[in-house]
Amino acid sequence: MSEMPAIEVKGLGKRFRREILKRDYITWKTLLLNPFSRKKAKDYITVLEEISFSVDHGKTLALIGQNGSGKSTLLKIMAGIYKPDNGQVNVRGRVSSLIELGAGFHPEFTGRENVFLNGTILGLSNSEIAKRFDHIAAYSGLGEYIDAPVRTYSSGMYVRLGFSVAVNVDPDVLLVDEVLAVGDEAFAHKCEDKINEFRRKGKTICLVTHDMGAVEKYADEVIWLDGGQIAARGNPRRVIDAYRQKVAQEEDAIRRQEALQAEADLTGLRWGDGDVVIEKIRLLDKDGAERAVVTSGEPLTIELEYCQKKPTKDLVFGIGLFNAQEVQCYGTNTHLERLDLEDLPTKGVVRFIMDRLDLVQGTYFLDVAAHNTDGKAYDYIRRSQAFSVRSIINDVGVFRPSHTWEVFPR
Ligand SMILES: Nc1ncnc2c1ncn2[C@@H]1O[C@H](COP(=O)(O)OP(=O)(O)OP(=O)(O)O)[C@@H](O)[C@H]1O
Repeated sequence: MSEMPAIEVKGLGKRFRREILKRDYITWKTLLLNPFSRKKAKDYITVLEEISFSVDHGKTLALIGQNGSGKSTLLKIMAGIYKPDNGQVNVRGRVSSLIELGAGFHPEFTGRENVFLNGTILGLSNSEIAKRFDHIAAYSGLGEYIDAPVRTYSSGMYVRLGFSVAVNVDPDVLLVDEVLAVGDEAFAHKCEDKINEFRRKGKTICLVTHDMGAVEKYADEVIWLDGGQIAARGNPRRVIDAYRQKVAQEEDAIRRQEALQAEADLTGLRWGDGDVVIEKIRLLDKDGAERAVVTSGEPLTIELEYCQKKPTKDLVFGIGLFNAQEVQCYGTNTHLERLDLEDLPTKGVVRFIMDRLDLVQGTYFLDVAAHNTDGKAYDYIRRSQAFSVRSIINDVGVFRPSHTWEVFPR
């Protein structure tokens, strides 16, 4: 194998016609008045800009980024499916791609015929394909369906055949787009095994995925694409952290906006005589920073700023947490917990401090209230805040008990 990198991308740019948007506005009249309107430069959207990087032989590169950031387009250019508008791409060796699996299949041909068609597209001679055919068919697990037209296949069968061809043609460079997320569990394991085998054999892999666990597991290097440009490149841990931070910030901003909207929408859901007013509600992380997206298992503080317009000795503060299905996950107040709040300052801060927020991933709403011990509301605010809980564990329910698992032989 040459000393040149397996993949070299220099100054790459790609733009697409903004087709759908434009068509919405085209009528016969506008077409007659301005027949060339569709060719204007503003009808194009730049999807990739000035992308340069290289991947050495035997290395695995992961491309990460939000939806529409250009990852798949970049992979398709590397695979030769799209042509770049600017720059150059060099991929050295036999390239096999797991992109839009089965997209190259002809629906009227049988699985067998499509294996030959696909193998030819991937650069194999007929005799080379014939030699590998039995292995490809067995690996696909399609059994006798290999001789049925692929239009009769389920989508899972399509994917299995496409995968089987792509990984059994002895590629030097494997380009993979989100296949780990497609298909059933057995198929996902097969994909993982194959990627591990390719890594062991020193193949070069470029992986597009939203699965950060897979990125950490496989990638030697990560490129984060943001709006068609390289936002960061390098060590997986560092780039993933920077990416997650940006996503969390954006989600935070959206949540805040939603909370403001919810506040405006729910003014009817605030009641009380106003003797005590809750003036500010904030969710604070372990560093005291305000958050609308919080991490499960980490500390969280709910902070209320109140003002006693009419000082009272009978004052209770309460909170309630609700999930998106309107199920109350938790509720308590200072009276239930026997706190004596008789001599409070006119203006003050109340904090409900959780050492660990053990909620499962999802969207939640916060109710807060100031009332007397008989329940008469001074200020009751329903759904005062919306916030998101993120978790690396996909457990479910409303209650996560503190726990560990143990497994041992009997
Ligand atoms: N054939 C096409 N014609 C027009 N626009 C396209 C075409 N393919 C992709 N785009 C646009 O290019 C942009 C980047 O798309 P791309 O599929 O590369 O993003 P991505 O990062 O892979 O997103 P995702 O994570 O959702 O798969 C998007 O705005 C998309 O709408």
